[in-house]
Amino acid sequence: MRNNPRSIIAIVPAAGIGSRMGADKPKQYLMLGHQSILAHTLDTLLAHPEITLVVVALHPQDNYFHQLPQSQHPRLTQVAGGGERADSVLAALDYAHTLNPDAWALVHDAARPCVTHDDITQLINAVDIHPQGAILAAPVRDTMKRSDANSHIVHTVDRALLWHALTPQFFPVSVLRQHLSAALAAKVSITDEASAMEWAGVMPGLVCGRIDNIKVTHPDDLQLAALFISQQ
Ligand SMILES: Nc1ccn([C@@H]2O[C@H](COP(=O)(O)OP(=O)(O)OP(=O)(O)O)[C@@H](O)[C@H]2O)c(=O)n1
Ligand SMILES: C[C@](O)(CO)[C@H](O)COP(=O)(O)O
Repeated sequence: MRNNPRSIIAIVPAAGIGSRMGADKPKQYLMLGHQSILAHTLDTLLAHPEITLVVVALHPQDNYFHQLPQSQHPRLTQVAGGGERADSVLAALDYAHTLNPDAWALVHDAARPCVTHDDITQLINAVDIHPQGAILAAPVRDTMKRSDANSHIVHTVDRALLWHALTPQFFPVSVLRQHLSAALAAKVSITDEASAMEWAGVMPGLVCGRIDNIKVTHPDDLQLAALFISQQ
């Protein structure tokens, strides 16, 4: 039987500055075809039938978001993000918790505009077999090497059990909020939501997602993301 979450709140960390992109504005506001990266991401989440609300975490000095048509959407709320991605996610979780502590959080990077509804649905449905939560991920395809500090190969790592962590990542709001805030208080490095759950002893599920759900990180990624979006 489907363990159907009562309410699903999408949380979108969008408070980064895009230092690796090196553009004249934060990368989430760069154009991909007719609209910005963030606008694509928000449209996909807002149009998903199981997502009730989208909470977007913005840089406190953000001067771009109010220009997006999506900023006026009745099912979208903004909160101030923090210094690291995890701080931004926690700020949005705090807000979501005041609305509905029993909701589930679907945390998705603003910078992954190519995510599809099929992948989101697949992740939500995975709660049936992963009741503590799960993430989209992609199995490593290439031969993997471990190096020393001088870029010499030390050995070949078995790729069979290695995955790339993607987003969305799907967890109960109250549990994720508790583990994320405890991990941050303990000064643990948290690069995704699953890291906080793992730190607390939970073993989240891995759901095989599409490899075109890329994170736009470097300038080259823009063309690739534009191509993927044009093909969807
Ligand atoms: N303090 C931060 C840092 C990042 N993010 C968001 O987290 C996602 C993934 O982060 P990343 O790709 O690293 O984005 P940036 O931090 O903007 O990029 P860079 O690390 O190159 O500066 C992005 O949607 C970004 O906006 C955030 O909400 N708050
Ligand atoms: C959450 C994440 O997108 C998973 O791949 C990623 O960890 C966040 O960004 P970063 O490039 O690792 O800083």
